[in-house]
Parts: sequence; structure tokens; C-alpha cells
Amino acid sequence: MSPLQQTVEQILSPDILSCSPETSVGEAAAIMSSRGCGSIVVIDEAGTAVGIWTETDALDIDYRDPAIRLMPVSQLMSHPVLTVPHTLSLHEATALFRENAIRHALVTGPKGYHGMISLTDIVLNQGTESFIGLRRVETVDAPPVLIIDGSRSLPEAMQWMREAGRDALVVALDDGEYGIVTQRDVLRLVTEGPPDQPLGGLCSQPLVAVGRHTSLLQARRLLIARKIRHLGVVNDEGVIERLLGFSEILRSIEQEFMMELQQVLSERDKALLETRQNLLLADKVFESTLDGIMITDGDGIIQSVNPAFCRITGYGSGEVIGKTPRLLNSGRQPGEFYEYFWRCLRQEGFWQGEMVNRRKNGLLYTEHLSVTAIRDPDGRCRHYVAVFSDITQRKQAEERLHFLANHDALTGLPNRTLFMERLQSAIDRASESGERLALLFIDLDRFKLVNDTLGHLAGDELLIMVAELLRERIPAHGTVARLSGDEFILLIENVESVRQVAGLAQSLTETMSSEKQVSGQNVFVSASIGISLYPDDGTMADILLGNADAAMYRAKERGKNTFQFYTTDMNASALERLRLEYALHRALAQNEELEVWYQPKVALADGSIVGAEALVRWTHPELGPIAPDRFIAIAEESSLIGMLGEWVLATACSALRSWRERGLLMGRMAVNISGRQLKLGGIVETICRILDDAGVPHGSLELEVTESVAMEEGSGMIDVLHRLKEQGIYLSIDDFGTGYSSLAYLKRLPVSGLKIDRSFIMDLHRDSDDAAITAAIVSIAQSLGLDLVAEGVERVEQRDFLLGKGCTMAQGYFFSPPLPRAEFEALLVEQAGRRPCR
Ligand SMILES: Nc1nc2c(ncn2[C@@H]2O[C@@H]3COP(=O)(O)O[C@H]4[C@@H](O)[C@H](n5cnc6c(=O)[nH]c(N)nc65)O[C@@H]4COP(=O)(O)O[C@H]3[C@H]2O)c(=O)[nH]1
Repeated sequence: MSPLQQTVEQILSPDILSCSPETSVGEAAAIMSSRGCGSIVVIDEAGTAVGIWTETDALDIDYRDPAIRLMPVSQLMSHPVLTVPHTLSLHEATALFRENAIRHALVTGPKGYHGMISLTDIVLNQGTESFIGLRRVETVDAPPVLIIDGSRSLPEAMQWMREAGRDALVVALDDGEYGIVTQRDVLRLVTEGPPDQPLGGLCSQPLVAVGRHTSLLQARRLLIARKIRHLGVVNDEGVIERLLGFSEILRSIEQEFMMELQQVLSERDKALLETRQNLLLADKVFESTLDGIMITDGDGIIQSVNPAFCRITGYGSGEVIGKTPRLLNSGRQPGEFYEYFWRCLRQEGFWQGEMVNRRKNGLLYTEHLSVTAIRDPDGRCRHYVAVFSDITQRKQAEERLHFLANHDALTGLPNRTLFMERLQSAIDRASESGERLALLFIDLDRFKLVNDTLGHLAGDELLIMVAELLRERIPAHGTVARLSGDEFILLIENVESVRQVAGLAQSLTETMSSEKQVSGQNVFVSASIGISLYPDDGTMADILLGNADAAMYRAKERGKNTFQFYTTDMNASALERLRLEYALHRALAQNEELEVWYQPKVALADGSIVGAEALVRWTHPELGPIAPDRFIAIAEESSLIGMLGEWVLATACSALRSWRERGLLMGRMAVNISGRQLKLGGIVETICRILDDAGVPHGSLELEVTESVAMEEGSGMIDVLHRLKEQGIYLSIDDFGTGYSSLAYLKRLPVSGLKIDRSFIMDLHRDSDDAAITAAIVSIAQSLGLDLVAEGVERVEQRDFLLGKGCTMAQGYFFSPPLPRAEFEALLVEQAGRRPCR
């Protein structure tokens, strides 16, 4: 803190020399004289300082009048007394002293008078050593010395002092030495009356003198050390030139001090002016900038906003001050965004970036925002200043540019650049997940003809139409793009099967080849499609695209309006599967090619038929009989399995009802049910409805579920099985032993029977492992209390082995192959003729 910023309280003299207004002038002078003090404060009964009497005032007294010493000091004192508050700064006190031409003031505080302050106190407090140390006494502005002869009287000396305005005179003594008489000696006059002695006997002697080149600092130290108030200054010849009093030194220091003060004050004024101008400028910038500005306190409460803020957000300042910036929140930034934002502000004190906020009218805007934390010297955040510009239009223009750069202007579809980016990302994803991708390269046939005959506008119209068709047909995980001219490309992710892709390609060629209206004309265009698969036909985007293109050319060569896979094998198998799917569809609709055959289940003990397994048969008019393993897989991949399964069940139930009515077969009818079928919605209700429609008891149906399907955890399968069981339907596990059954899990399944897979039975008479496994399965079934059927029994040794192990039922060519309904019925009739049916 600079000395001038100190308060008077910090340097005042706490001792106030005081007397009452009635105190006589003689007494007051005696007190001052005894305490070596140049002034006394006059305080009345109420404790109020009513005046001050000083040595200078004493000079004006007519000391020859003895009555004057008895006069109350209140009549001669100066008044009023200047008082200053204890909180006043030293530079304000100095200014006050100068304005009032005084040197003393009383300091007041909350508890009355605190003490005295003099100009001397202030000046001496300013660290004057630095400049008085460099100055010499000769530079001090002091008048030439006045010398009075030692034979003169003290009153004469006082009168001369008063007239000459001096506070001391040099006294020339008889012996050629010098003494000194000062204003302070007047107090003696007042207290003791005029002395008898001449000055030579009264004055202080000898006069302490210094050379003119002595430094002011040395002079001051001498004055303090000798407890005197004046020094004689002698010239180089030893003649006294001037009398240098403490007051002259002080005046000199005061001058320096005043000059310095002047400089400090003018610097301060200049700085204030500059600050004010800067503030004015900042205010103008705040008001007129195009950037929105928002200032919050350390808790994020808005304290002020500028006109640009109001223009951008639509809120008036009165609507936002006192609230938080959350009122602009658009919900477009996730929580993590704000976490990062606040972390930056706390740690770095700054954040800059883009943010989407909401205007008062609800519309969103994008802003470029900089937020700065303003901290106090202790590092606490006092304010946040946010400056932002509305970049919505720029962003929209950028997005539009980005769209134009990545999309085809005619159709609005992604262009080659964007497509290749998406293809690469899809490849990256698929390489991690192990999924398949398909690229369908579509080229319009005869497009050139449309362009040449109907003109480019018609061509454009057709391309837009095709783009629209493709957009409608792409599956959920697909992207369609226009590569160039009449070339389109389709990317399919999460490809489940080649058949699925072939099906899509087939339906696209059919859609494309329909008649279209272009420029009022009917046109026939078709499409050739080339297909490549990831990872089968390549793992790089360029290669996959090139291979799809090559496949498309093959499709063109094969007569257009068709599709081709890049890999020839795939073409064959995909085409075959597609052909079969269509054929099966037709077969189901026409109900001519499909049949249900029945294979007996026999009691091993006597070979009697105790039940039957329904097995579907399909005889294609050209391809002949098709194995169920093949077409059931195709039915499962398409949506045909539901229809097929229902048809088999209904057919088998109707046969069973007829046999039951005639007492030919009272045992169960086993029907295979696939996993896909079980997952169809409402399957339990469908099965019950078919049973009820056929009029057969639920308990006479056995559903054979493969081991892998029954063991499918978490797919809801167990729940479906339980619901079937609740309906009284008998459940068994087919192909038992081929999967990975856990016995604990098996115990929890609602199944009543197991079928040992035929692969174990086939070799059990010559393979000891198969024999051991079969024996183990028999004992598992026995210990779990499950019925057991051995399937695929072809030989007598197999039958005997099973019989020996305790297996009671079997199925297989040894007894009978699957038979058409009539032949199976003949068997039943024959059995019924031999003995009572079971
Ligand atoms: N080598 C040999 N084979 C024998 C012998 N005895 C029976 N087979 C054959 O074994 C298969 C038994 O059916 P599966 O294991 O359920 O296996 C069935 C079943 O999983 C499925 N399937 C058949 N019909 C249907 C149906 O209507 N629906 C469903 N979902 N699947 C069916 O197709 C599979 C094959 O059926 P199929 O070709 O009819 O073949 C039948 C049957 O003809 C034998 O002694 N030796």
C-alpha cells in the first residue's frame, strides 16, 4: 500500500494535550512549556474541542500586561478546530490542511477524539529519507539570518520575531559566540513575565551550526539527536548565513512531498479517466456487437445480456436475468456433452465449440460459443462470460453443400462417394460381427431407347420413378444409391441367406419389368441385377462393387431382366432354391403334389402297431420326389413352414380320426414340428384348433421336437412346450443323442418321450460305441421315467439288441417303411384282423 493510501488513524499521536476553556493563558503556556508541545486543545465540559492555542498565537500576546496571563485561554484560542475522521486517507488529509492553511487537526473516531494529526506527522511518514539524503542544506529556501545583539531584551526579540515573521533569532554574544532565541521562549514570557536579564543571559547557547554543503538528512538527524529545533548554516568562510529550523526542513520536504502528491494525484486522475473511457468503450462494444453476450454469476445465474443476445434468442433481458442458461436448452446435446463442458470450464477456465439451443419461439439455432470463467484473486469463479454467434444459416448451407456433394441431384439418392463410405463402414461392422453383406448392382435394360426416343426429360422422369421404387423396396438394413446414368446399387446388411438375397433380386426384377407411364407414354423397361456377397466374393469395397458389376454383365448376357450371383455355384443353388420355393408355394395352393405318409411305431415285444409317425411327401411333376429334409429347410427359410405344418397336421389328424372311429389305431399320431413353426405367434391355439376341428383328443397327438430346438434356451421355446403340455398334447424329443443335451435341463422339459436317433441304431450291431450309447440312452430314459422309441431299425440284430436292453418301442424299415395312407390303413386292417387292436 502506498503511504498516501494509509489512513490518518495509522499515524496519529494518541496524546491530546488539552485544557478547559477557563484555563488561564499562563497555565496553558506552562503546560505546553513543560510538555515541550507547541499547541494545546481547548475542550469544554461537554468534551467538545472548542479551540486550539499554539505558540504562534502566543506571539501576539502583550506580555507586559500582567492581567493577560490570568485571562481564560478561550479568549485567545483559534477556533473552530479542524476535525477529520480516522478513516480519512493521508492524501485527503493533506489536501484539507492545504485548503485551510493549517497544520493541526483533531482525529475523530467512533469513540470520540482519537488523537492529533499534524502536517509534520504526515510528511515524516512519507519515507522522506530518499530525497532529503540527496539534498544539501544550502538548497533549502530559508531567509538570511537575523542576528540580535545579546544586550537586547527578550520582549524586544519577540517583537522582532513577530514583525519579521520568524520563529527564531541568532543572538550575538559578547565573546564573539552565538546563541539562539526561539518562539518557544515566548511561553516563558507568558508564564513568568518579562525577565530582568538581557538576551545574552537567557538565550540557548552555543548555536549549533553546520556547513552549507551538509546534507539535509544529516541536519535532520543532528536536530533530533540534540533535541533542538534550529541550526545555523555557515558559509565557506565560517560566517553564519542563515538559520535553518526544523520547520524549514519540513517545508522543503513538504514541497517535495506536495509535488510528488501532485504527480500521484494527476496519475490517478489520468488512470481514472482512462478506465472511464475504457468502460465507456466496453459498454459500447457490449451494446453494439453482433455477437450475443451473456454474463452469469459464479452459480450460473444470468446477470446481464446484450441486445444481440435478445435478437438471437428472442428473449427480452427482463425474461432471462435471474434465470439460468438452461432456459435455452434444446435437449440436442447429451448429458456427457455438458459434463465435458463444465469440466473444461472448471479446469481450464474456458470452453469453445458449437451448441444447438432453442429460441423463445421454439425454433432451434446453432451457435458458435466461447465461455470464459472470471476468477477473483483467490481463484474463485465469480462470473462466466459467454459470447456466441448464430451460425444456423452457415450450418444449413454447409449441410446443404454436404448433401449436394454426397447425393445425386436428380433422384436425391446417395451418390457413389457416400455409397462407398457406407459400404466401407458396413464391411467394418460385418468383419466384427461375422455377418454377411450383399451388393446388388442394378442396371436398367433398354434405358437408352427411352432416352433416345422420348428425350432426356422422359429419361430423367423414369430414373426418378425407378429411384422411388428402389427406395420403397429396400429392406430395413439397406442403402440404395445411384452410381451413374441408369446404374443403381443396393447394399443389404445382416443377410440371413443367399435365398433371401435371390428372393429380393427376383422381386426387384419383377417390379422393374412392369409397364410404366413416362411422359404420357407406356414404356417397358426391365433391370439386370448382378450380386456379390461379402465375404464370399471379396472383403474390399472396390472388389465387391467390381464383382457385382461383372455379375450384372453376365445377367445382361443371359438375356437381361434377370439376376446373377458373382459366384456361379451360388447362382445354381440360389436359383434352385428359389425355384423350389415357388414350386412348393404352388403345391400348397393346389394341394395335388403333397401327401402325408405314415410309418408305424411298433411294440418290440410282438411287432404290433402302437402308433404312427406322419411324414410329408412331395412329388414334383418334373423333378419327381423331393426329400423332406430339402424342402422343409426351404419352407423354414420362407414363410411357407406355417402353412405346410398346418396342412400336414390337419391331414394326419383327419386320417387318425377315421382310424380311431373304425377302431384301427387307438395309439398316438406323431407329427414333426419345426423350431420355426413353434415360434410362430399363436401356434398353441392353431394346433388345438386343428385337433378340435378334426375331432381327435389332444392326448392322441404326439409332437416330435428335435433335440436342438427343445434345448434352445431363452427363446421362449420352453414356455410354448409347457403350454402344449398343458393342453394335454404328448411331447417327445426327436433325434435324441445328436445334440448336447444336459440331463438336468432335460429333466425340466415337459417331454414324455425320447427317440433314439437312427445314426446310433444303424451300426449298433457292429459298433461297440454305438451299442454303448444306445444302452446308456435306454437307461437314461428308464431312470427319468420317459417313453423310448428307437428309430431306423432295419435289422433283426438291432431289434434283438434293443429288446435285450429293455427298449419297448421301435420304428424302421425292419417293420415297415413310411407308407401312403391307403397302404398304412391296409396294415392296420390286417393287424385288426389278426388280433384286437391296441
Ligand atoms: N434310413 C432309414 N430311414 C428311416 C427308417 N425308418 C424311417 N426312416 C426315415 O427317418 C425319418 C424319420 O423322420 P425324422 O427323424 O423326424 O426326420 C424327418 C423330419 O425331421 C422331417 N420331416 C418329415 N416330414 C415332416 C413334416 O411333416 N414336418 C416337419 N417339420 N418335418 C418333417 O424330415 C426328416 C426326414 O424325413 P423322411 O425323409 O421322411 O425320413 C424319415 C423316415 O423315412 C429306417 O429304417 N432307415
